[in-house]
Amino acid sequence: MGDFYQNGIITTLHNLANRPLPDLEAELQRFSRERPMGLILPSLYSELEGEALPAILEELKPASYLSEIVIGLDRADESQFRNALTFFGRLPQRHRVLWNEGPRLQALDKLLQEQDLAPRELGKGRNVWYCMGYTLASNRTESVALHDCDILTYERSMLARLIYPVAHPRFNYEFCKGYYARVADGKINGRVSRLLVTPLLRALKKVLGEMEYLDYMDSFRYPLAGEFSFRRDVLNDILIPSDWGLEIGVLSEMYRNYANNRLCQADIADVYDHKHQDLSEDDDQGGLSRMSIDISKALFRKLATRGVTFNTETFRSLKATYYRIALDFVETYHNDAVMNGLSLDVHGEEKAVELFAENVMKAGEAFLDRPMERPFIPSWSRVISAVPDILEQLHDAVEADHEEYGK
Ligand SMILES: O=C(O)[C@H](O)COP(=O)(O)O
Repeated sequence: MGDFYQNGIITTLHNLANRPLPDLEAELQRFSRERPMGLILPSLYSELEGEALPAILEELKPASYLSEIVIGLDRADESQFRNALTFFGRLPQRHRVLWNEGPRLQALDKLLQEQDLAPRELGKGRNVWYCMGYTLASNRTESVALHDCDILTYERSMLARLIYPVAHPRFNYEFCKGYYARVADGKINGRVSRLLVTPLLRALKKVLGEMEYLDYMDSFRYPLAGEFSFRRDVLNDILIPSDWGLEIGVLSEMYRNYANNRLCQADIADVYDHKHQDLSEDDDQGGLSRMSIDISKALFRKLATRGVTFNTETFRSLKATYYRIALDFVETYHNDAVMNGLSLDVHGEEKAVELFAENVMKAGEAFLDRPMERPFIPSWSRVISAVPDILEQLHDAVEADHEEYGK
């Protein structure tokens, strides 16, 4: 059990009593009459064959308060899509699988491309964006949660705690972000969150001076958590980055579009473990290295939209400031690990910090070289104004895919 500290400018909803799940779910069931609930699962076909997703589905089966589950399926050919329909067919809730690479959704994507409205890159951001569009099109839910499909320690209570703040009819939250401690197998994980995001935010405050936006970002206990929930109207206007800046981009958008008392974070799990990626030091194209570049760029771009000007000197001093702060954090986490009888590879952590420091600079240079790069997928309201029947088309395409391949 944790503390009850309110340490940021948004509300933190803690786990103070380990409330039994049946209690929580009975309430959700009642809430669902006023606010029907949905779940979005962005997935890769390979995850259907992994360890995490089959167990997630088993856990989800009894969640009868959910009216709809929308699954975005990436990297699947026709026979894999057929398998996916059978695989997800075990869910008792109404569900739809978006076959993103299928001919119908590809044709829709092409139509949007012709008007420069389609996502420019493949990836989770694009997948989530189409699932959000389908959720709007299907119009069955009022409160929607979203989580990753690689969670190895998934329990249904995570979903209940994640969706509760936006499902309670007397709560006014538009958005809730999940948090937890990423500790597994005797190790403290969450390298990018701990060693890049928090120290970079602190360094930005030092270099640029205090800004409420930076305090806001720093209020999130796990800024990179892929678990969030929102009210339906959020889906219309949100601008989603298509790269690894997704989580940072979503938080920034919520700050821009809503008052702080409409936003919260909730403690959703005691333990959390997922698939770990390599650092990929020699290759900026993948792993945590690419992630750190995308995230840093996302932060710089957001600051630019708040009137901050950057030049090479700013990035140099930011890199140096970040580096010192991040090294202090390595010591902090090391001591925290020792006191808890956990292990922390100090050399590995410092190597990560060195790589991230280089990448802060690279991200800065990339930002200065291409300040006008459009990293966002247009909002659904813009797409609807350009192609008024797009949601019907998306809805019909998904139905037709289910009809044709689900037999
Ligand atoms: O959340 C993070 O920091 C990244 O996803 C990396 O996480 P890991 O260190 O747990 O693999």
